[in-house]
Amino acid sequence: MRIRVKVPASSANLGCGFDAFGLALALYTDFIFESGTHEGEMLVVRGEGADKLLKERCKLVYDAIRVYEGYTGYKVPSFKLEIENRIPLGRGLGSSAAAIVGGLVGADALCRRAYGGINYPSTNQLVRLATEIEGHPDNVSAALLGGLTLAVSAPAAAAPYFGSNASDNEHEDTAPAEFKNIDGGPAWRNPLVVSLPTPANLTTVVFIPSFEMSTKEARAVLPPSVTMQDAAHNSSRAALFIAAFTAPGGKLEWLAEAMNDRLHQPYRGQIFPQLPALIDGAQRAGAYGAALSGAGSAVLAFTTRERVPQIHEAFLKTARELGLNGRTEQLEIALGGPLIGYEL
Ligand SMILES: Nc1ncnc2c1ncn2[C@@H]1O[C@H](COP(=O)(O)OP(=O)(O)OP(=O)(O)O)[C@@H](O)[C@H]1O
Ligand SMILES: N[C@@H](CCO)C(=O)O
Repeated sequence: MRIRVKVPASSANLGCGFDAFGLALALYTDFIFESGTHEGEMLVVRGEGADKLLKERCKLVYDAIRVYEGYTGYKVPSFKLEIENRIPLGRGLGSSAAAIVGGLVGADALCRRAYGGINYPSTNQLVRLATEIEGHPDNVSAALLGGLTLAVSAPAAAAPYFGSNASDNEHEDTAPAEFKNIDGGPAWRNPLVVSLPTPANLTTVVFIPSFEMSTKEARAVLPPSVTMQDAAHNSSRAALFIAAFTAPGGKLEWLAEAMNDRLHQPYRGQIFPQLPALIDGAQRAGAYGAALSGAGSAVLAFTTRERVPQIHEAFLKTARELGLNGRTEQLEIALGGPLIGYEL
């Protein structure tokens, strides 16, 4: 029995929504779990970053499986893992979130097959576990729920949004300490995740530079505090962003202003100086708005399908002028979370 778990890529922040907004994108990494005992190689990786991932033995996926076991008390049956990796690493397209979600959802599917019954984590509980491992909730929320998501983090004691039932509370602190806060941030728990609507004709074009930006390094350039003016700037833009998507009929023309961020992009521009020109070029070519995707290095533009060719061209022209190597891809918004298939 083979269980194929397809996990979407994701773009976090979307400019103004640092560590809060996430968007699932229809570019999937496949995690194929083959249950039963095996001889020989137990891990096969193909595609993006295969050499690096093999060298690391895909640690993040196995870390997630151990967290699942610690949380649920189930022992995941032995398996062989094949990964068809389509999400480029370190480009701000949620490759690490996909690895975590692939591990958690794969472990869940294997245990459901092996043990049956009904006592398994809910999607909200999986979001919480994935957030514990990733350190912030934005990418994992989008990867698990699909579409456009808003994740609001808060310490557990202050956030009884989910898990008011006893069995949930029992699991309050069961993620092993070594998996907590891997990026050194505060203890973020129990994220409240809200799914937002997206219009049918909205799509994205992504410029993917040939260089990687690790999330750890892109977080290290952020200041420990920001001014009141910058905080006020971003909170009004984040509200405008929600209004752009939820106003009757949509007000996507507000996105350029809504995605204008002062909390992270100006600092990350220090390690990616071509960023403002790429955003500006896409917007001049008719994108509704554009922003650094997650912690970079990709840049994501929202557009209608009709304007896709102009946005591709604008990104590539700006990159050429700035001597930057990279490629563009149109990525549709993925309207669901992981897809699970059983192959006999
Ligand atoms: N399929 C995978 N299996 C195991 N580990 C992975 C996989 N994909 C990515 N990773 C790990 O995640 C790292 C990339 O994480 P990082 O947070 O720096 O970037 P990202 O997740 O691609 O971007 P962002 O978090 O900004 O969206 C890789 O270098 C690798 O260690
Ligand atoms: N919100 C995160 C996304 C990267 O995983 C950041 O910008 O650092």
